[in-house]
Amino acid sequence: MRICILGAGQWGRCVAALLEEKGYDVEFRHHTDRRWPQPLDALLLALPVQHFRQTLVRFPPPACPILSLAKGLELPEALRPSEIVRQVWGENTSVGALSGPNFASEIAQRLPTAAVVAAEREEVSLLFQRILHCHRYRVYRSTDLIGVELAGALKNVYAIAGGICVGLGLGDNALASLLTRSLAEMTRLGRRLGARPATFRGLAGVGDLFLTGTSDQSRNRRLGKLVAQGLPVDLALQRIGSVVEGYPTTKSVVRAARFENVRKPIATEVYQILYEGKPPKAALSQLVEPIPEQEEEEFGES
Ligand SMILES: NC(=O)C1=CN([C@@H]2O[C@H](COP(=O)(O)OP(=O)(O)OC[C@H]3O[C@@H](n4cnc5c(N)ncnc54)[C@H](OP(=O)(O)O)[C@@H]3O)[C@@H](O)[C@H]2O)C=CC1
Ligand SMILES: O=C(CO)COP(=O)(O)O
Repeated sequence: MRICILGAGQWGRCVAALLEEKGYDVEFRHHTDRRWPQPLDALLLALPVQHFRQTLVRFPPPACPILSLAKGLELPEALRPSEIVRQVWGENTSVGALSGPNFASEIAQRLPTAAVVAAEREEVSLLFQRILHCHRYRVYRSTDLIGVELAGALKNVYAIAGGICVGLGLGDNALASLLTRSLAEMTRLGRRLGARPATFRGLAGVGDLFLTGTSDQSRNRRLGKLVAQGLPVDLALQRIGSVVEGYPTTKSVVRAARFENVRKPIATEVYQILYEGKPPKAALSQLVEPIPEQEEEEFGES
C-alpha cells in the first residue's frame, strides 16, 4: 500500500514514522509540488489549516480516500478541513479526519497513545483505522466527522485560555473550572453545526482539551501563557516558532456567521486579548465575576 503525506511538519513526519514502522510505503509531497505519486492508495493532509486551500488547488483531485490530520478552522468562515477539501476537489471526495490527545513528540518516543478517526462513510474510517492502528497507537472510529473536526479545532482556542489562566497565576481550581466551562462552550458551538454532543466527551474533545490545556508541550497553551505574562502576541508567536492553530481559529469562531448567537464568552475573551489588546487580567476576571443570566444546559449547571 502506498501512502502520501502532504506536509512534512512535526505531525506529518511523526505519522509517517508510525506508518513506515507498520511496513507502509510512505512518500511526502511538499506544498510547492503539483503531482501525486503513482499509484496512490491513501492521502494524509498534515498542513496547517490556513494553508489547505492554497495548497490543494495546486494538485489534481486524488483518486483515493483522504484523511485530514489538521486541527483548525479556516478564516474567515470557520470551515472545517474536510469542507475545504470538498470545496476544492469536489463534494463527492472521500474524506475523514484524525484527532485526539496526540503530541507528536510523545508518539515519536513510542509512548502509548489513543486517537479517533471520523468519516461519514464507515468504509473510510475503517480503512484509516486499519492503516494507523498498532500496539502503541490505538485508533477508535466515529461517524461524527463534524464533531471530531470541530472538537480538534476548538480545543486549541481553549488551550490558549488555559495558558492565559496559568500565566496569570490563577491557580489549579481556576484552571479546572475554566477547562470544564470550555468543554460546555465547545459542545454548544458543535451543536450549532450539527455535531453530536457525545463526541465532545471523547478523545477529540475532553481528551485533547485536557491534554493541551494542562501541558506546556502545547503550543496553544504556551501562546496564552506568554501573552498573559506580558509578551506581545506577535513576539509570542515568533518565540513558539511553529504553527499555533488556535490563533486564527479563535478569530474564525468569534467572527464567522455560522457561530453567530452561540454563547461563547471564553472564546470571545481570548479573541479580545489576542486581537484587540485587552489586558488578560481584565478579560479573565470578567469570566468569573458576573453571575451569568442564562448559563445553560450542557452539564446541568445553571
Ligand atoms: N505537532 C503535533 O503534535 C500535532 C499537530 N497537529 C496538527 O497538524 C497540523 C500541522 O501541524 P505541525 O506539523 O505540528 O506543524 P509544523 O509547524 O511542525 O509544520 C509546519 C507545516 O506547515 C507547512 N507550511 C509552511 N508554510 C506553508 C505554506 N506556505 N503553504 C503550505 N504549507 C506550509 C509545512 O509544510 P512543508 O513541510 O510541506 O513545508 C509544515 O507541514 C496542524 O493543524 C496541527 O494542529 C495535530 C496533532 C498533533
Ligand atoms: O493537537 C495537539 C495535541 O493533541 C498539539 O497541540 P498544540 O498544537 O497546542 O501543540
